[in-house]
Amino acid sequence: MPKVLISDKMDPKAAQIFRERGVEVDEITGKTPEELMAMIGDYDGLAIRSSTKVTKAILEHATNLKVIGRAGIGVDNVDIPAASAKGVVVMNTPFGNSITTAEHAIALMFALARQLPEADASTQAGKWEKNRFMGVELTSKTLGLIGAGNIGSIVADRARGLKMKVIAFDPFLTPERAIEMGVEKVELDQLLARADFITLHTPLTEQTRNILSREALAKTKKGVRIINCARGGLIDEAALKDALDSGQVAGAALDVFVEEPAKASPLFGTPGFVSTPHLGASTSEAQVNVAIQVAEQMADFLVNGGVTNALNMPSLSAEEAPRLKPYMALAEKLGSLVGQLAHGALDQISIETEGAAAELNQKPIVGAVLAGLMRVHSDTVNMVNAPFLARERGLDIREIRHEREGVYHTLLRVTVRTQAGDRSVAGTLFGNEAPRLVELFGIKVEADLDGDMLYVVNEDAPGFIGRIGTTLGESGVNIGTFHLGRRDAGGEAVLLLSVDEAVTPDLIARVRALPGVKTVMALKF
Ligand SMILES: NC(=O)c1ccc[n+]([C@@H]2O[C@H](COP(=O)([O-])OP(=O)(O)OC[C@H]3O[C@@H](n4cnc5c(N)ncnc54)[C@H](O)[C@@H]3O)[C@@H](O)[C@H]2O)c1
Ligand SMILES: O=C(O)CC[C@@H](O)C(=O)O
Repeated sequence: MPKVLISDKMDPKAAQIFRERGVEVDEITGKTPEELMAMIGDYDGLAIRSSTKVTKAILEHATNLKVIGRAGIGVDNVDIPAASAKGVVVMNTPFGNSITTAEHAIALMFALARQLPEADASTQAGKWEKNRFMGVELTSKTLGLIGAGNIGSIVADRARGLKMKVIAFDPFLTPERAIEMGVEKVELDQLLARADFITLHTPLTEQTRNILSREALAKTKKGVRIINCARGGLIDEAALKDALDSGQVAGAALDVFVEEPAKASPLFGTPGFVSTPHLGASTSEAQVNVAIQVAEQMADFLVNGGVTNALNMPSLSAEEAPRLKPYMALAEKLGSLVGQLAHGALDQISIETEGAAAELNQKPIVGAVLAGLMRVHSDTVNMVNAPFLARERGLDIREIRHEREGVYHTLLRVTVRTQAGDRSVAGTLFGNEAPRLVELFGIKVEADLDGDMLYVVNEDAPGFIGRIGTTLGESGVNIGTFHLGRRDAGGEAVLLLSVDEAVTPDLIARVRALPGVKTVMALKF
């Protein structure tokens, strides 16, 4: 039974779903990195929110880990390249807390417009400072969105309901989508110059880090109010402090900080500054949503192999998974066969689908071929790290679809380019589910690729089959299946035998000694 560790505080629904789906679960929160390193080796899955930092060092101890599930959106607390290199799938729940976070941004916008936190503190201190707290209306003001994805678009919708004019800077926002959202797409400098309120909704990337830098803040409309419910690091905090002090920025509300937990910040106590401790996603509705979603996704992956919302491998929907499953088995076998048979460095691999196979999602098929191919050299390879490792080794990966049917109603062909030339193998599915090799290096040969096999290339001559049968019999090796193919009568023939035990070097030597044998190899599937 797969085992999952929930290492951050999560709604109890997550544990309940894991158990209902046949996954053992431990909830152990608040551990130090060293404690996590000591225990992570026991788990197949790790479910987190934002507190657990999944570093390369932790992943090095995660000897059984297959999946990390983030109950939330941002995955900047996970070292995704290190997880990918280790073959660990990283999933998030991209929509479960979007409404809640958008509402928090709107709440902070109101808090700034009407100085609600200061007014509350003053009133509760018995001061009744009615004249001190003069606010501004939101109606007719311009809201500048930096980032117009899931959360940004919900904020835009709510702001339009408040009769605000919404402008957006997002390099990936299409003009059509901007029209659909009812926002005006602008460049960053235009946004800075025009916005009365600015709200940030991008991930933290090398492009967005300090997007509100000292220079950018200097370009804002005087008296602008700024909200950040996305990620710490999008705003230069020292420059923001100076801009608040000078009055260039009339108010700033941060839910997220460069350093979290933010227990001390030069911004604290600055007039016009409002803060919350990363509460954007903290509503009971959002936490139930993300807990359910992360547990369902992780359990589906650990129990059925379904992949949803993975950041480092192609998704496989519940509908696609059963159709793709036999193709992925075929793809892995063909990748493995070509990897075992092709000698020397490979610099290119072509994965061709024909007929029914061409209509499917190609990414999982490609991932499975690469996993089969790369696993020949390392048993820690899987569909997650195979494409990564293949690219790291400079393999040029090509995908080709032929929608017309050929001789077979569905066909998958894998061709690798080696120094000795191209080597190609092809397979189909019998009865739409049984993977079957149909072509090997240009020779038609039908075979199931299963267990231990012996591959022999020999001169096609009478008596050879009898001799090899005798040799195996004398070695006490039982033949399971026997598949034969040849290029031309009397030319080169190929023999694929499945045998009941692992092929020994001694058996290989005996077969190699038979007259007419050109090549003999042990294969394993
Ligand atoms: N405070 C919280 O508790 C909380 C909760 C949920 C999400 N978040 C954070 O909110 C952010 C947005 O989440 P989302 O679900 O809307 O993500 P999303 O991926 O749907 O949207 C992000 C948008 O940013 C845009 N973008 C990327 N690079 C950009 C750039 N250089 N300049 C301008 N725009 C750029 C993208 O095109 C995209 O439209 C994420 O960082 C997420 O981690 C925070
Ligand atoms: O889990 C949380 O409380 C924060 C989540 C938020 O930062 C996210 O990116 O989804």
